[in-house]
Amino acid sequence: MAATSFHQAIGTLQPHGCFINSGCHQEYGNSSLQLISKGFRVDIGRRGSSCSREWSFVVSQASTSQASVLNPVSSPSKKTTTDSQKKSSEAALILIRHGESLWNEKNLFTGCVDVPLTKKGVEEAIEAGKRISNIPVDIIYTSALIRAQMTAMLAMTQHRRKKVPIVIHNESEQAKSWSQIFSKETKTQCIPVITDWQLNERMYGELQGLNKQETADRYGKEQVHEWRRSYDIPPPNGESLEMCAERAVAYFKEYIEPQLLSGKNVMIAAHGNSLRSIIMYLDKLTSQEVISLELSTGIPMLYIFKEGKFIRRGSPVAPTEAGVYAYTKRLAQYRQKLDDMFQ
Ligand SMILES: O=C(O)[C@H](O)COP(=O)(O)O
Repeated sequence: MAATSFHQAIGTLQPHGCFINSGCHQEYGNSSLQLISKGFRVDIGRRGSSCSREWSFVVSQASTSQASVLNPVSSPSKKTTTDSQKKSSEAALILIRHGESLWNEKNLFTGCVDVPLTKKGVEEAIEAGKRISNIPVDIIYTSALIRAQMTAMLAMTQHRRKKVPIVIHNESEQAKSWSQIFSKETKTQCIPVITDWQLNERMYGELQGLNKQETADRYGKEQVHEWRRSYDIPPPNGESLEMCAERAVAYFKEYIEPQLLSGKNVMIAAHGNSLRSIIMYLDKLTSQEVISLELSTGIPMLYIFKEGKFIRRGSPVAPTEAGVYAYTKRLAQYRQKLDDMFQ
């Protein structure tokens, strides 16, 4: 499909940077998603200087391998995937660092101390939910800490599929038996939430509860930066990022990767450092590169897992040009289905 007819399909886009709730913005988003959901590929180019930028689009036939992905809305929990389906199946992985916590607000080292969100952190979690509201989620993993669990639950209040996230209780036989759901139909409308300490924030040892600025004044900025961001240097009697990775990445490989391989779409709500260790694994970062990796509170990151590889797709921001770029054919189909279901 030539670019000109694509332009005709959506009219002439406003130059970049001048979008202020421009209808064109939304129209572009939807048109691109429709094209992607029909197997086209939309590559976005920019020309010209900053605000007078023109957008160029190349619309081409996407690779046929996308055509055989499972449709996530009608059968997200399909158990029997054949090897070829597994090979071609694609799954979404969403990572979210918890919203601002009460000790983030006070600039205190938190680590494994179980501190809730601030009002701003609640708002961040809800905003994160809006940004992923069109992306399929079949199973949710959180740490054992309330700030991550609050973030996951608040985010899911914004999801358009309206499934109910249910925290799974397997801590004892009685807990398992007393939390059973006895309706098959109700179960299909639920999303299991698995909580596990292995995804907890790195344990900050003797820094937990100390003020970060006061600690830097006392031990020096460089020393505190080394404790906070280096790979293998632990804080006093605490965990280094490497030690945190030994549990968080091990857990990801053992429990979460098999879910993705079976085509399940996963969301993980965790912490600045437990997620840094997982992203280091996903992006194959070196111990030098990971030093500069910082995660903001409440900003979702999207990866596509396909044929054993993790492809970073940026932070979904609803169907803006950046958001659309994050969409694959399968995600565009899912969003189209949601539009059809909840028009
Ligand atoms: O544990 C904490 O204090 C924060 O979650 C992360 O802190 P950091 O950004 O200093 O690692």
